[in-house]
Amino acid sequence: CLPTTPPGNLLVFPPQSANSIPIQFITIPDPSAYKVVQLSSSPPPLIRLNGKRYNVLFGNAGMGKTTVIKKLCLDWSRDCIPQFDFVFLLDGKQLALTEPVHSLQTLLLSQSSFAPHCADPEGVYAQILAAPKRVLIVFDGFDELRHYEILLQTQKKELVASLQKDSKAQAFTVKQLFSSILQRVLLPGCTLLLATRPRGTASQLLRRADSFLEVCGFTPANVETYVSQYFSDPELRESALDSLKSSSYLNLLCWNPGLCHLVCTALEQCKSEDALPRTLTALCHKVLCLKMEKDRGSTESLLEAEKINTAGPVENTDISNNSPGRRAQKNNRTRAFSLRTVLFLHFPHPVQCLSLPRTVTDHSFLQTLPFQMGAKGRRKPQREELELTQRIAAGLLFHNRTELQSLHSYSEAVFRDMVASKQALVMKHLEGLCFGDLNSTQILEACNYVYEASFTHQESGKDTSAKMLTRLALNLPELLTFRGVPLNPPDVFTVQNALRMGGAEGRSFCLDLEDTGIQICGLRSLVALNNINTYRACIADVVTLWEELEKRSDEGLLQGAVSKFKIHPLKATQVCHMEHLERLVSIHTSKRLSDRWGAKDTHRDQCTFEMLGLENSPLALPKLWDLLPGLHNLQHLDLSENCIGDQGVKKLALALKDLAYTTVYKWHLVFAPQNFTSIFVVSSLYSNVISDEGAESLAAVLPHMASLTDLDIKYNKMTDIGAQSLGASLRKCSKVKTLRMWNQCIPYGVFERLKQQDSRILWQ
Ligand SMILES: Nc1ncnc2c1ncn2[C@@H]1O[C@H](COP(=O)(O)OP(=O)(O)OP(=O)(O)O)[C@@H](O)[C@H]1O
Repeated sequence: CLPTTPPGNLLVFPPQSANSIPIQFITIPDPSAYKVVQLSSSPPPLIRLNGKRYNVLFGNAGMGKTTVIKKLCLDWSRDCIPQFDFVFLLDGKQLALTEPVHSLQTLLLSQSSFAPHCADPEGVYAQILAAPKRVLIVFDGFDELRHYEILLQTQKKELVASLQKDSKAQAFTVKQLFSSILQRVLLPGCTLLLATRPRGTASQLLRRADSFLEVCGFTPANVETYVSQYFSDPELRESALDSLKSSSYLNLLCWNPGLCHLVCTALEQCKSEDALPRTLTALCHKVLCLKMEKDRGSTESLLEAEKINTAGPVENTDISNNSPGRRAQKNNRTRAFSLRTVLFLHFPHPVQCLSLPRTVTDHSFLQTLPFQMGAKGRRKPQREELELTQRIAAGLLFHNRTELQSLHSYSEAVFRDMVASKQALVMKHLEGLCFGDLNSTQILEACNYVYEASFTHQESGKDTSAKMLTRLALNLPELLTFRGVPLNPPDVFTVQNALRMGGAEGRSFCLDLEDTGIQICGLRSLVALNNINTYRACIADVVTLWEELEKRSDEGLLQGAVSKFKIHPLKATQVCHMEHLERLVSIHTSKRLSDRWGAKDTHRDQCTFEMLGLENSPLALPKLWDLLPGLHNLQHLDLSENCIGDQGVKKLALALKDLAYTTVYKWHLVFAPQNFTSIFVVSSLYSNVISDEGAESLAAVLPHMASLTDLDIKYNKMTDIGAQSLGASLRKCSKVKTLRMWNQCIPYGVFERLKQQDSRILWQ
């Protein structure tokens, strides 16, 4: 039911190529954890759903989710995905059809996007019902994750019964049908692929999903290909590529394919390098003006839309005659215009900021400003459009006023005064901010907003934007953490901009870039700043960066990148972290790069390793036993809740024996109650013996661990035998200060006696 040619008019990559669109496969069900494994580069199909039944495809606006889906459909139509007989594409916008006149058959065969006329609907439908496992249903057009959540609410029993009884009855709403498919009431066993922007929360959906995919945007090479194909004229192509090279920020914006398209539109028209937009605001403004020029009739519509929006943006303004009916009418008119303007598709309200000054009080205006103060971390994530609107609002306030003339209907004097007063407010707001109270997302927002405002049209010698940047750079926290906040290439640029200014002001920083999904080139540019003292990042990326620098013989940068890297404390939360660690240990043990560890040598200082309650611990633990002897500077090892078991403890003891000559002096091993129960349940035939066996293995290795100071084996299942072995072994360990080993299976009297014999034995 889907087309055999790509519906988009410009698909950069040959559809046959397996790597045509970069996709990443997230290995854990947590979209906020961004460290990911690249999808294999094996032959098509592009997205290998690999028998997963509930797949979620993430990507911000314009990142190419729909394009990926089109590509998937194209692959399918070319028999590259033979596991499906049918692929149906359902669009979230169909939810606007609220009449109960649909059936599953009509939904799939008539409403599914691109569905051509089906000559034998009955026959096809019978085939679908007979083998739902061979059906792929793709949902697209859902702006936010949470919009799916509504569809996952429990349906009434009667509805479920009637849907199951006769799914051909044309008596259901699209919402009921969507819900039933998502809840597996209809077509149980079919494969689902749900595309969405990652905003909002949807815990139900995340719980159900068994695979997460993320469209990760264009690489620099992809951008070059796109731009080369966009400009068919060789001369224009060359000049466009040159222009991009000279304009770093514009080039980095192209990471988002949607923005890449806008950049090409702007490049097409820019006659000189000076005229190139240097911020997102300037890019959007440029494209908007080009659109307006092309479609002069729209100018009036724009002004009309702007006047409509003079009512505010609008939630926090109280405008009379703002009844729901009137508001709907306004919104429809605005949307009608917006839909004709590509810019508005991605950034729905940029022009509203021009209306802000007149109609909105200073207080309301300040509330629309980014990086609001509030309890740390408690601010809800904003909708992407709102965030972009705010960023562009900040940019427009500091934009060249003359250029903005075509976008507003105020007199020059009125407009100048309004802009000046709002600029002053923004400045005051920034000066009043307590940066220590901002969370990582807000700090990133601040960097982005200040950058947007940084090309101020200077008036009477005042350079407000330079002041803003200095103010930001002076107040950034010294330990700057972006952990868990996605850092895309343009973000990295604005952060770098602020850090560089910090350097000029004599400041230096420690960066935490873990779980940010930062690209290697971004990592390189931040690490290259000479006012970075230490940095943390995904170990695999760091090692890749080192290897890249080594290959390029970039000695200076390599030295810095190696010596500034900090791994302490080392936490493994996914199995892949063990693989990353393996790469690092191999560099370490083979003494590659050892001459670059440098004086600071932070990662050769003390190291804490934590692996707490890892779900796939049976996969990770064997790797850890192999790696432990290589962690020469290990000081604190916490392996709580990993179901190690007696066999695991034996291997651990062997690994520790190898480590014995190193400087390990604090070893913290905790088996939590859950572990305890599971070991007990699993080993009910030989229960205590297993745990005592493990304790014996530990007792045997303890005296070898000359620098061990603390051992914690609470909540284990050993009995008095295991406890006594450990107690006896403890006498040979002069350095050990505490041994915590209480658990229910050690008789109270035995434990008390052991405690009296050696005061280092503790209950808790
Ligand atoms: N791999 C690609 N090759 C060429 N163009 C692409 C590619 N990916 C995306 N684009 C272009 O980028 C623009 C945005 O892509 P698309 O509509 O697929 O994004 P999206 O993630 O679905 O956005 P939204 O969330 O706004 O619906 C389109 O013009 C599309 O043609």
